Amino acid sequence: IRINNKNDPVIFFGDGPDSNFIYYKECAPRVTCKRNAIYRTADGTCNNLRNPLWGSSETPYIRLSEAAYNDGYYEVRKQVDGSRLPRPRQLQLLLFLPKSMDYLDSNNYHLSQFGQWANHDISLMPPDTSGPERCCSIPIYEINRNSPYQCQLAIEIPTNDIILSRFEQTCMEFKRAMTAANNFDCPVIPQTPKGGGTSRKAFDLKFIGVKCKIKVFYLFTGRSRSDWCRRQFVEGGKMNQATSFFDASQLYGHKLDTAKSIRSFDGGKLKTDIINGHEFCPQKKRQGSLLCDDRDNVNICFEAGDPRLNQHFGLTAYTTMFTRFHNIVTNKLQKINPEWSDEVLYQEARKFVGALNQIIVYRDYLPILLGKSFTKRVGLDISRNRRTQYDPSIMPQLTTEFAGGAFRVPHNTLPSTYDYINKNYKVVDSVKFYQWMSKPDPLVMGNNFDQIVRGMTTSAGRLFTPSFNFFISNLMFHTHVTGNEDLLSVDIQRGRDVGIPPYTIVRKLCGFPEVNSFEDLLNIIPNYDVKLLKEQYATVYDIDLLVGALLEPPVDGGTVGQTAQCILADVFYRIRYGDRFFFDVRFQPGSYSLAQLRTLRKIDLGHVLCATTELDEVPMNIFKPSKHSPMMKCKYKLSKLDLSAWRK
Ligand code: HEM
Ligand SMILES: [Ca+2]
Repeated sequence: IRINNKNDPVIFFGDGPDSNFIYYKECAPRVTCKRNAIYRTADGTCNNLRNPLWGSSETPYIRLSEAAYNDGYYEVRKQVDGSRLPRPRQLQLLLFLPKSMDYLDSNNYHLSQFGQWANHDISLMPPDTSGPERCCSIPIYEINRNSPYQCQLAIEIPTNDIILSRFEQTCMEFKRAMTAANNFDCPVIPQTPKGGGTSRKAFDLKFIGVKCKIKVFYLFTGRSRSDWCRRQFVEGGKMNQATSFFDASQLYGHKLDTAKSIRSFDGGKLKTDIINGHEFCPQKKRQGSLLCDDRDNVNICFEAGDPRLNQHFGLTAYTTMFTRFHNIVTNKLQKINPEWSDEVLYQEARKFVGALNQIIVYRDYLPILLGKSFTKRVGLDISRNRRTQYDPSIMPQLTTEFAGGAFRVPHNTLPSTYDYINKNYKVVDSVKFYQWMSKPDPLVMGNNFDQIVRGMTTSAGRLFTPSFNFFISNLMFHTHVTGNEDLLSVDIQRGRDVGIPPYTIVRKLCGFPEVNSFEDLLNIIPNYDVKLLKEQYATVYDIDLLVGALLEPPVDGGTVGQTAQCILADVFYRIRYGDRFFFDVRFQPGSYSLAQLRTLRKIDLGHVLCATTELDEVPMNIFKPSKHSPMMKCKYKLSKLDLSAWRK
């Protein structure tokens, strides 16, 4: 793997992008493209005209480095000395939970909420639900290699767990991630007969064996046959169900059938339900929804492009606001161009909302996440003078290191409580958000919606620390039948599930000085944490990526450490420069005019809040709480939302 830039690793060229070769060659659906289409397809196909599936939904995450598995392709890795890795919950209890105090950040709640919103646009790594409904119905000490494979990584809770032992909980739900083999009938990686068992190896050997006899495969890749064949074992990807472009597919759907199911087919609008006089996403039927139907007392459950929208009300509020915003844009466009059909209005508004999301990500969000000067240096900023140059050779897919590891670092900024703040800026109520997970009921009552959004806007968020908040660390999904979960334990376990290489390997890949002993870590991570790491891991080479990345101090002007910065920058680069429809790319069918770009660049998240809620002012710098930014009147902001540049 070659790194593009001497000091700032940004994009990795080399082996990573052509992994999953078999998937694209053998298993992926065939698509034909309209070369001069002016709008994106719903599922992201045909963005790259040479490789129409690149970046589309239901294609595998790529890897920057070989997967780290004990058997090379599936079993969780062991430590260098052959022992089991430390239990995720134990790492949480010893290294992170003692630091789970909340400190006030100089950013507001929108920084983290927009982060999750943006993540849901590009990444959906679903669990494999084809096995038992609840893995913890099997006693944790009886789970072994013969148990259903989906459940083999259920998380053990130590009996001396100071929090969860109070609930007499010894097991935390965890299902292995969906794979191409098991869920998409593609033998890229081992296939298991339903119900588990150990025959996966035999199947895989047969498949790979046949392929490896065909000369053209290894000649084509330019590697030695044995090397190529070995890599095919380990690189079978986990499926990304989202389109990896920033195209607002969390709002519109990652596939055409979802997209159609939430359109009203009238004036380009998305379907909505009016509840208590306000416009919300359409209500979903209870049965079959991803998150709402596991409890009894849920009255409200919405539907939108991405199935996770009901996870907690901050996210539901975002989906609601962008749905309302889409419909506002269609209204404006219809006034300007009364002759436009439903289809044109829908597509133009969708394109507009997608472009706006890209602008918010690259202009406003990334500088805070990765540091302002860094984003500029590596070409991730938005500049009036320099348009994005599309490069069809860049693979616009997320990496496993990103989705299974580095982009989970911002989970450390999730707030514990939400304030309801009224028009007079009085806190009228405050709730712990875990109490309302998968239950967006409070959003629709009285003035709650506006009060919650006002609270997210004016209050300070949670400061970056090497810990997740107490509630998400112990009581996530508290009210669900599945029992309490700990997001950090799940995240650490997920890294192992998807075969993320250890922290030291990823650091090396990023071009940082090699770490070969715990002493070498002392330059990077505080002494007391290094001491704890040494007590938990057999060698320095065993540390999980997320554990190391969380313990690193934030980079200059950013809110993640340097290893996360490196992995994140690579992906944000890929899905921008590898996106033919990126909003400011020139000379493509449907590229925006200069006047349209000028309008778009005047808009930020604040306009969306102003247009879709009853807030009458928002911070000038939308990611800052009112204490750190002057406020600006919505009346003024909305006057800038003038779409006359769209007049045909
Ligand atoms: C209150 C807010 C949030 C909650 C409750 C939450 C919860 C979760 C949960 C339960 C998962 C699935 C874990 C697994 O089974 O592997 C997940 C995945 C993930 N989260 Fe969050 N999260 C939140 C905010 C964020 C934010 C702010 C970011 C990043 C800026 C983020 C990034 C991710 C990523 C990258 C994944 C994995 C890949 C995927 O499926 O997209 N999340 N989160
Ligand atoms: Ca997308």
